[in-house]
Parts: sequence; structure tokens; C-alpha cells
Amino acid sequence: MQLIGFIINPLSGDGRGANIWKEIETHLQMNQIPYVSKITQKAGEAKELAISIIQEHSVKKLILIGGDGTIHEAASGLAHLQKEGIHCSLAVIPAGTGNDFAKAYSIPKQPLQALNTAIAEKKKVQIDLLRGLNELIAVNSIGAGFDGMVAKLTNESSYKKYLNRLGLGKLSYFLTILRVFATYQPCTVWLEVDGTVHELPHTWLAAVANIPFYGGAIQICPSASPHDGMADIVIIQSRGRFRLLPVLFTVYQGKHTNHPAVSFYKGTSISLRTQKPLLIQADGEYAGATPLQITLEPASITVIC
Ligand SMILES: Nc1ncnc2c1ncn2[C@@H]1O[C@H](COP(=O)(O)OP(=O)(O)OP(=O)(O)O)[C@@H](O)[C@H]1O
Repeated sequence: MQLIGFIINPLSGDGRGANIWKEIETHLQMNQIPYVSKITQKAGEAKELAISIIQEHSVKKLILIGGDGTIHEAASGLAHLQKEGIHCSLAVIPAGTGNDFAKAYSIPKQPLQALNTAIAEKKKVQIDLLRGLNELIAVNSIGAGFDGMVAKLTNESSYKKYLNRLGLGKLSYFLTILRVFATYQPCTVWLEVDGTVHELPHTWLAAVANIPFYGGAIQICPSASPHDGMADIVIIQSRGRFRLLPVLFTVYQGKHTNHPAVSFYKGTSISLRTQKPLLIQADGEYAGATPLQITLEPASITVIC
């Protein structure tokens, strides 16, 4: 059997990552499955660990134990190597709070089932990537405005840790959405999609999606597909706060799409200028502030699902 590389974020899901790794490592040893592993020691490390584990051990399959933040970082490492002609498939054992990536690729929630899926390699897909400036890569989505603020405040909140311990991690995103909803001030954004500029006043949210979900299975962009060579863009505009309440309560099921405040675009080259700097999230991680420029890179990494 080929050597498998593992990267583990022990703190993902407030410690679930460490517990899952114990279970997985025992299983690997009992079944004499050859592996090498690296455990993240600090935030932002998974990219370098992915690069080093693949280069040092020539692994062709990398399994991540973590949440969307860990996948975000490691995918950036894979994309970097891909450009140098080094290919490695990516698999995931979900251990995070939101696990949107795992949901998008129907990866089992149960750790040993997810491991067996990764080992069996019955289905592999080439997925598109969203590439921003300064080596910013996203596999799920990049968003500015309301969702940038939600991602930052959720990751900084004490209730995320607490709710994770109760197995209610996804609720932490919803609580932050309510917090931000009460105070958010929309502004004008200029969205350019493949050369056409759209002036969009009173914009609350501008998100570029590669998969339908974010923020713990919110179906922000139900039509987004990581295999179509196109990025889907969702814009939410509203002069009044309370006009958006129906969107807030239907977006989890993806039933907000016909609401007049919501519009969609598709393209491969996207830029966003904003009346004031807006916070950016990339795969749920804080990624600076606008302006923003994104290019879709088709079929860039291989995911086992
Ligand atoms: N050893 C570590 N110490 C501190 N932070 C870490 C460590 N390892 C990884 N991180 C950081 O933890 C953050 C969250 O990781 P991850 O997204 O995997 O878990 P999560 O937040 O529980 O899940 P989700 O993104 O699905 O909500 C990432 O920004 C990552 O850089």
C-alpha cells in the first residue's frame, strides 16, 4: 500500500482533531497502513507542512484532519506544488466546526468511514480554485462585507469553543450572524465580472463561491459547482435591515434565491472595489480587507470524495 501523509490540526473543532487522530492512528497501526504525519503547532502552518510532507516523503495522497481553515491552508500548499508539476490528491477527515468542504464532497462525518473513503479512492474529482492576490487561495469561497465580519467574529468568539464542546459548533455562526445583522452598515460596491462593471449600492454581502455552502452549511449559492470552470458570485443588497429578515431565515435551505435583494453572477475574473474597506473571509478565515481580485483556476487540485 502507498504511503499516506496526514496533517492534523489538533485544535480543530475545539480538540476534536486531536481525539480523531488518536482513533485514526490506532487504526493505521493495527492495520499496518504506512503513514507519515505532521501535527500543526500554530495557526497558519498547514500550508508549509503540506509542502514539506509531500516533498520529503513523495506522498501521493494527503489526508487532512481538521476543519475548513486547515483545508484552506493545505490546499494552498497543494496548489503551489501543482504549479511545479508535483501532484498529490487531497482527502479529508472532518474535524472542524463548519465542515463545509466535507459536505460539498459528501465525505463521511464518521472518522473511520472518512478514512476508508480516502484509502479506497473510489471517486476522485478535479476541483476549481479561487485565486486572489498575494498567494491567497480558496477552495470553498471568498466573501467581503457581512460574511467577512461574521467569519472574523465567529473565529474570535468564546461561544464557538463552548458550542463546539456541546457538539453545536454550527450554531456559533448563526449567533454571530444575528450579532452582525443588528449593526452592519451596507455600502456601494463595484463588482467587475469578466470585464463588465456593476455598480451595486447598499451591498451587505459580496461572495464568490466555488461550492454551495459556507459558514456551517448555509446554502449561500446553491448553483455553485467546483467542477464547472466558473465562479458563482452572490450579492445581497438592501436599503433596510428588516427587509433582509426573510433572506436570513431561508438561506440555510438555499431558498433565498428569488428574493429581490439577492442577485447572482458567474465568471472567471472578478474584482471588487468598495466605498469603504470591507473585511474579507476566505474559506471562513479572515483574509484582510477589500479591494479584492479573484481569478478562477479550473480543475486545479484532485479531491478524493
Ligand atoms: N496548533 C495550532 N494552534 C493554534 N491555531 C491553530 C493550530 N493549528 C491550526 N490552527 C488554526 O486553527 C484555525 C481553525 O482551524 P480549522 O478551520 O481547521 O478548525 P475549526 O475552526 O474548528 O473548523 P471550521 O473552519 O470548519 O469552522 C486555522 O486558522 C488554523 O490556522
